[in-house]
Amino acid sequence: MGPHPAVAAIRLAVRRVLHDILNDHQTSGAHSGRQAPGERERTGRTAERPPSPLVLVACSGGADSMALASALAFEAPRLGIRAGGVTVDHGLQPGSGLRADEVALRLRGLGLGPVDRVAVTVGREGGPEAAARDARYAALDAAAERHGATAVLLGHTRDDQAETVLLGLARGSGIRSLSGMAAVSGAGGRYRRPFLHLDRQTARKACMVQSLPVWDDPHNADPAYTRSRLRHEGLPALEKALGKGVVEALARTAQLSRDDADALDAWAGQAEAAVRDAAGLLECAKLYALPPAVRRRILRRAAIEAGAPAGSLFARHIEEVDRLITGWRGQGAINLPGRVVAQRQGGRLVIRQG
Ligand SMILES: Nc1ncnc2c1ncn2[C@@H]1O[C@H](COP(=O)(O)OP(=O)(O)OP(=O)(O)O)[C@@H](O)[C@H]1O
Repeated sequence: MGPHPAVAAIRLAVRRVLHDILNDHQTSGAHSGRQAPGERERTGRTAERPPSPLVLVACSGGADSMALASALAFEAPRLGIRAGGVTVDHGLQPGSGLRADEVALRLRGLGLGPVDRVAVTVGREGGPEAAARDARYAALDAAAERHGATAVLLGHTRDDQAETVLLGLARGSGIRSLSGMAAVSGAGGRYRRPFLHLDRQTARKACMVQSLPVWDDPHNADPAYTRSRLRHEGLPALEKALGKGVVEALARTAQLSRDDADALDAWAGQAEAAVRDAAGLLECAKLYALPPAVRRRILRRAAIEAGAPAGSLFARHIEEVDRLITGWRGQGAINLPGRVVAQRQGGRLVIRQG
């Protein structure tokens, strides 16, 4: 008898991603280990085979990432991949250190190794959720570097993706924020999200039938957090009004928006060279002729290049700068975050730090 359907589903999702990782690894190994013709005869050596790649799972001890860890522990040895894990102690709740110890123990119990348990200090910048996320990714990056890991797996599910799309929609900041999380992200495509097409219930069920103990983060149920309210009130209300397929539809929206946003970014990248004069300044008349979606991307990029922090630059800032092009009536300089100033001078748009 085969495994329970939920276990089969999580393993398949992980197997697919491990195949991708293996292909990328072999391609990069083949390039770096390629010998010049005749080299083997001269040196008597063959190219060294790249060592088997190491894949780490980032595990909070929650159902999604425990399911991910179990599937990685099952699949990796069958593909000749080494598999380890990292758990991060954010130090935000009493007893979090003990829990991290326990998670590390469970990961080792699954046969994973190396397993790291890392304590971080969470700052305040951008609010509690963003600060914890920044500290976590810094710790995961450091662990990947320390162990020479090829990839780090994250347990985000289709439900997380749907929530991310809704949060982006509520921010009102364009299709990039509707495109949610990428299946592959980070330096050199380090972060992979095998469960992005899998629902949270399947991950939880897979833990249950494998008798894997899971830890439910009280923050996930705390109505003080926006994401938690969305999870427990917003999405159920939407499902009630629109039907069960809404989560899947939102996740599909993410993929479609990502493709559109990538295409528009590429268009803006090419158009930018054509709207700059010989001195590299942006020409207002040429900007005016571009479609708004392309023009605004160029303006945003110029503001960031001048020193405006991307995270503080909102759609309303770019709209104001855009009015220097499309609604010119002699208005003054526009102040942007990071002490960046945008102003129109003699048919040119000048954006620089003031
Ligand atoms: N403390 C942590 N240590 C290591 N990895 C973490 C930690 N917290 C989150 N992650 C990683 O980030 C992913 C997303 O975390 P998040 O808390 O947003 O989602 P979640 O739905 O609560 O996931 P989970 O059920 O796995 O905790 C997790 O699945 C896991 O891979």
